[in-house]
Amino acid sequence: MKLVLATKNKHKVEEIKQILKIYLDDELYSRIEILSAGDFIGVPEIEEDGKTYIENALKKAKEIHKFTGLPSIADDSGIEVDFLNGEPGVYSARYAGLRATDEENNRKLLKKLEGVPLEKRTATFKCVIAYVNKNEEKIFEGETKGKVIFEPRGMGGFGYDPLFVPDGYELTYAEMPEDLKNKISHRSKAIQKFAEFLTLILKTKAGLE
Ligand SMILES: O=c1nc[nH]c2c1ncn2[C@H]1C[C@H](O)[C@@H](COP(=O)(O)OP(=O)(O)OP(=O)(O)O)O1
Ligand SMILES: [Mg+2]
Repeated sequence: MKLVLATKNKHKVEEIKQILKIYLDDELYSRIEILSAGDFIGVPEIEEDGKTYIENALKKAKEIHKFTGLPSIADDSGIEVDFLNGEPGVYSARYAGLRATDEENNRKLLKKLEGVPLEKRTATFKCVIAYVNKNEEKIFEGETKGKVIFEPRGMGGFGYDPLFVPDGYELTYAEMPEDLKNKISHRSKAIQKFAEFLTLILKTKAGLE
């Protein structure tokens, strides 16, 4: 079975592959060929104009499924900061502007939280995975709670990783070994549910064409 990851984000591609390896048994994992949108020439630009992660994830998965004809999954995710009433949320990728870098987004978030003490810096990372194949559409969700610290720490990961310390840990997502982030992250929880669904499909049908 081929599966296309409908994302332009190479970090997500790596994480999703690693996480699928955790939750699928070896035999099933070896039966799927994981492709990403970047493996295809002429993939359409997709405007993420939805108001929710679900709308955006479904839009990305549907367009890539339409383009490739293959079962596709998309990830739409973001960080919601309680003190900022859920900002940046679905707008996380373009918080500091349409083509903002991770550093610019992190700087803007820190600025908005200037002077706010640690106990009020609670936040939730959310991830929605949408699966689309033919007439089938499925949504899987995951979230991880934690806090936004005062200065970036760590070199790993991407996005807001250097600012986020998940509850129960001292390290930021960016300081953790990859396999630890991939066990506890919002993305891990959503992909775990997708992996359970995929296991069912792969066990009931011999595979998807
Ligand atoms: O584990 C994570 N660690 C750190 N930051 C993260 C994470 N997960 C999502 N984020 C942030 C990055 C970006 O600011 C936004 C996702 O935006 P989102 O549109 O879903 O992804 P994207 O534009 O990078 O790639 P694409 O839309 O092609 O899948 O949330
Ligand atoms: Mg995006």
